[in-house]
Amino acid sequence: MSLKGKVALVTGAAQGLGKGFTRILLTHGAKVSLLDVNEAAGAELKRSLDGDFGADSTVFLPCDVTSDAQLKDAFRRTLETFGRIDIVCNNAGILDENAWERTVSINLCAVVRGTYLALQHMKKESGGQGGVIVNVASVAGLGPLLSTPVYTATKHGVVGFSRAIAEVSKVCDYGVRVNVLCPSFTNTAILSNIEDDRTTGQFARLKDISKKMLQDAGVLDVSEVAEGFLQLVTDEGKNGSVLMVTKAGTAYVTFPQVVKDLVASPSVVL
Ligand SMILES: NC(=O)C1=CN([C@@H]2O[C@H](COP(=O)(O)OP(=O)(O)OC[C@H]3O[C@@H](n4cnc5c(N)ncnc54)[C@H](O)[C@@H]3O)[C@@H](O)[C@H]2O)C=CC1
Ligand SMILES: CC/C=C\C[C@H](O)[C@H](O)/C=C/C=C/C=C\C=C\C(=O)C/C=C\CCC(=O)O
Repeated sequence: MSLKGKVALVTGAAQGLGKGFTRILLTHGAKVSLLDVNEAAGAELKRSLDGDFGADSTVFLPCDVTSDAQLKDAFRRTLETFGRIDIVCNNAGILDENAWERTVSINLCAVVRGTYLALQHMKKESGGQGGVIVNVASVAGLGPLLSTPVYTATKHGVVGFSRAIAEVSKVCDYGVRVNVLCPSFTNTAILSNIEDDRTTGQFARLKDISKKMLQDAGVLDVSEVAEGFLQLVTDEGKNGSVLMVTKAGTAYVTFPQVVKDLVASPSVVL
């Protein structure tokens, strides 16, 4: 799929991985709606991107993804600005085992909210033109990260939810692909949480184990993860795919088939 003329909406776009996803989308000709709760960082990125790609290529929309009203308004303003939405990346996320309810609200509930809003605007049965959704989980969505059990739960939830919605989209012929990106440790601000007792809370005593895991796994550059993101966006054969990005490279994750493929069953009448 060519990105020229396509419009993307990226949450948590102001820094880190969201900034990397934004830049690779712009480099390949897309326009991007940047959503972030950090207004200062978002405005600064917008100024920088204006210089590199022109002011018409992006719009920055201050948005807290935990607010249904703010996220709905951001989708509306994206459509007002660019006239369409083809790509949605639900990327915003935090790691905070103390404020664990907020972690669930941002990392999982807001991904569900963003996915449903994306489908509302993109699915063919409601007059949309189809598209692709990339939800950002983590390697912690594939296996337990003992120092961050709630973060782990949210990322497992993103994987499970996204794979199920991808099946819904296939069966209901929405014309929307839904995929999951599972990066390993990547050089962004969130990594500093490993050392921070304020965010690791009752699990701070396990930080040395996390640090050992990080040393063993290595640390990715944002650009390495952004390439995996681009793969999920542009490969039109990928729906329900889970791409893991580690220092060893990228690999699509295979899962045990615990639920019979009902779609193939003639008894399923839609
Ligand atoms: N850096 C890493 O090692 C990995 C990160 N991830 C995931 O990648 C995603 C991006 O994280 P990073 O770029 O690493 O972290 P980051 O902390 O650098 O960036 C996160 C961005 O999300 C924004 N954000 C936070 N809460 C928000 C809210 N309520 N509404 C709107 N925006 C909000 C922040 O302002 C920030 O710009 C997260 O979902 C994270 O869990 C996954 C695997 C590895
Ligand atoms: C303490 C957590 C701090 C930050 C969390 C990060 O944001 C991120 O979400 C968590 C990443 C967790 C990674 C855990 C293990 C990673 C292992 C590897 O990358 C490499 C080893 C095996 C991968 C499988 C394979 O390549 O065969």
